[in-house]
Amino acid sequence: MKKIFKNIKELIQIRESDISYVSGSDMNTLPTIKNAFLIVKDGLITDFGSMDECPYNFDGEVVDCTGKMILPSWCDSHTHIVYAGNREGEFVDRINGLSYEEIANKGGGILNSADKLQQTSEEELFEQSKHRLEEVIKMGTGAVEIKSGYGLNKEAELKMLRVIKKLNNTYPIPIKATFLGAHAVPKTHKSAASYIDYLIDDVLPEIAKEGLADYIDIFCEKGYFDTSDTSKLLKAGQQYGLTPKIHVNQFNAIGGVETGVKHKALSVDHLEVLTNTDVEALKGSTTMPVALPGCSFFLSIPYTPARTLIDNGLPLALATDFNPGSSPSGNMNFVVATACIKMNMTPEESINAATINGAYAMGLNQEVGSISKGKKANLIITKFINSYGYIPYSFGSNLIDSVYLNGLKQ
Ligand SMILES: N=CN[C@@H](CCC(=O)O)C(=O)O
Ligand SMILES: [Zn+2]
Repeated sequence: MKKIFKNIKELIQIRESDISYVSGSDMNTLPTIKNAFLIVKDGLITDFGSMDECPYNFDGEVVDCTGKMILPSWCDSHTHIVYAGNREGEFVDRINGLSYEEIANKGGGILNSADKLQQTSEEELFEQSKHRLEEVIKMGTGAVEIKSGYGLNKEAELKMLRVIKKLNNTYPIPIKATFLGAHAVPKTHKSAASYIDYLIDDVLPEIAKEGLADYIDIFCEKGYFDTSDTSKLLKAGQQYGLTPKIHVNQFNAIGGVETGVKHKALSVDHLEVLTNTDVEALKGSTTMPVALPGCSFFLSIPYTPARTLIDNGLPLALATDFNPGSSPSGNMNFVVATACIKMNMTPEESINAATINGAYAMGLNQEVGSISKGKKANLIITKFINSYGYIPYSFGSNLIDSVYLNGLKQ
């Protein structure tokens, strides 16, 4: 399969293939070529450049992009797309004044989703989840991480991870799987410590045997798991080859960022609350901070202080956190816009955070996240727009003309 995209108004996020992520002031640069061409062969980007250098005789399909821009698909490095049912009831409880914490304390929240998921068959869970995956692909997501964590027992956690594996085998989008058994302490266990032991002794070995996960996650937060639970679980996961990617600092800073960095976490996610110690711990590390503005928007909690992170020379990735409780949306376009509107990120910073840095945060930076030779042709073609800044500016509008995965129109 050979294809050429011609007369591209602006080809956005062109990079050398070996750039893993961008940080600090470099995040404010978004390399582009105006009036460009792009060649795809067998699903991969093989060449691109200015129309002045466009091959005259091309033996393959020609896609005319006059007036339209092309950028790499969004890389959503933090989702919980596999879940059963919904939590609109709790949404109304919050409208009526209850907080996320109060709802969780009265048996709602993650435990509510776990009850529903335990009663749902693997086939039904796949059916419900695939519609969400299809929806986010249409909205321009071209690589995604999906977590377990609504099972909270061996059988149900394995069910979730098998559904993630089946989605990966069924759809042309790269999917990374994360084991988040330590999402909350289920009613079946008296303490966080005993549940962590159960996960390590009974669940992890089975996940490793079936090769169901790439990453290990934990909700390191007051009322959920502390830093010693976190250290113990991450260490055990690493022995099975699972790299940590963890939930930290959503409501309280309890030392989870330092713990994550100590265990060489690929990413630390949420960070709505951030201390100087956290910022210092991240400096010089290989850990990507990840902000989830959809969650801040939906729960009316603070936004991750992006300026503090970036102005301290750190990188930042953006993800949706698509889940039934704190962010029931997988729309990366909204995330990119909200990062600009509420977190004072520039369009360049926001697009870098949602593409190349998101790819790094799920270990896919060699495959996706930029327009680079040898990477997958996972692309967004925009409608007619004047500038890429129009994407976050025009929040809520659908500016996507078409999406391509592996060079094929979806
Ligand atoms: N904070 C922990 N986990 C999810 C929310 C889970 C839920 O409420 O169902 C999150 O990332 O926001
Ligand atoms: Zn999450």
